[in-house]
Amino acid sequence: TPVPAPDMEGVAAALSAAMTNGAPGAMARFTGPDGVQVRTAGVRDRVSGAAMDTRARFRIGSVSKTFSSVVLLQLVDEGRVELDAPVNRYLPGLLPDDRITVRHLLTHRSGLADYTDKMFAQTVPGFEAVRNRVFSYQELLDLSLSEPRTTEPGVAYKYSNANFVVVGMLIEKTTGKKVGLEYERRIIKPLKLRNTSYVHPDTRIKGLHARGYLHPDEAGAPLVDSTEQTVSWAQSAGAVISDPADLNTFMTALMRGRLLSPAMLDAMTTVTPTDATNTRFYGLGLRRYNLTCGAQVFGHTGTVQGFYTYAFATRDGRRSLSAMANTSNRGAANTALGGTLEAAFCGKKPA
Ligand SMILES: C[C@@H](NC(=O)[C@@H](C)NC(=O)CCCC[C@H](NC(=O)C[NH3+])C(=O)[O-])C(=O)O
Repeated sequence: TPVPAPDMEGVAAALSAAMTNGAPGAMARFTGPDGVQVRTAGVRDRVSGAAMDTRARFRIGSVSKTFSSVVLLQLVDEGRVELDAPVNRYLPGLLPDDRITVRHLLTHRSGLADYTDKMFAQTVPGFEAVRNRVFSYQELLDLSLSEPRTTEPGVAYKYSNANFVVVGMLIEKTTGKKVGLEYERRIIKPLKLRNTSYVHPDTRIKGLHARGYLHPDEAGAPLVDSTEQTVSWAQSAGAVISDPADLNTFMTALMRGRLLSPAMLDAMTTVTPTDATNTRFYGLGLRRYNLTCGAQVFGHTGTVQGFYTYAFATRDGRRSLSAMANTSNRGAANTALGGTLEAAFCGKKPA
């Protein structure tokens, strides 16, 4: 079936809008039946003035949650974890409610509070307080458990990083291996993602990379270079480093069934609405966006200090888009960057 060609001028306009709204630079990489198309804007380094470069690595934030979800769902496929079992069956006594299941974690319906709301209530002080800290999973979970639950288990979607911290704990308990090794064995090596890594708690982005710039809360205050940090406050919820090509490869391989059984991929892409607009949905560690042209794209977004990311693909894996702007704490830049999805997957608007 013919699909619309990507509107790369529209993609370029979205990158430019991200810059107008405070990003030093932005980039997008589309793969489709007619091959690969890239667009870049601005700089990856404000000091050197080096231009944004689609070969540059960056922090993908919560797109990491899809990596963690794939590993856990492979363990479900292997019969080592049951989706509807209580988390406490695998981690006895960990959670204060036996009704919280593995599936509740992957669908953000556990009710576990998101500790980052308080942690980053003041953006730059919060970031400076943790950028060189190393947390244990238990410390992060304790921060969540020190706050009230946000919903009865299973009742409502309430996004929380704590869910994917517990996913990391489940992966390490079940496999006896660190999360980073499981990403390597199950995703990075098989898909040859040469620019994807999990280096926690190292603070560097090695090789050619973009620097990230954090907007302070105070209007007019200078940008903060937030490139080096442990991301220990997120770990299996947000600490993966990648680049546009690897994210295209990952999302298309996932949609083409190279990582999970057909039944598990169907479970992963079975979604429920996350807002009243009925255009945003969540499955198992995976978002679905319904675009205005009727296209439905699956993937994840990411927000980590200095980097906004979108990484999405069509359900058949024939088309994918990854986009990044090297700023954060500036919602208008994130929304502008999101405009790359409509342009790439819906093509030129009819005149
Ligand atoms: C939303 C996004 N989630 C993620 O990527 C996770 C890893 N990031 C967060 O929870 C945001 C942490 C604060 C960012 C900071 N904001 C503040 O400090 C606000 N005071 C910033 O913008 O850099 C997703 O799932 O798409």
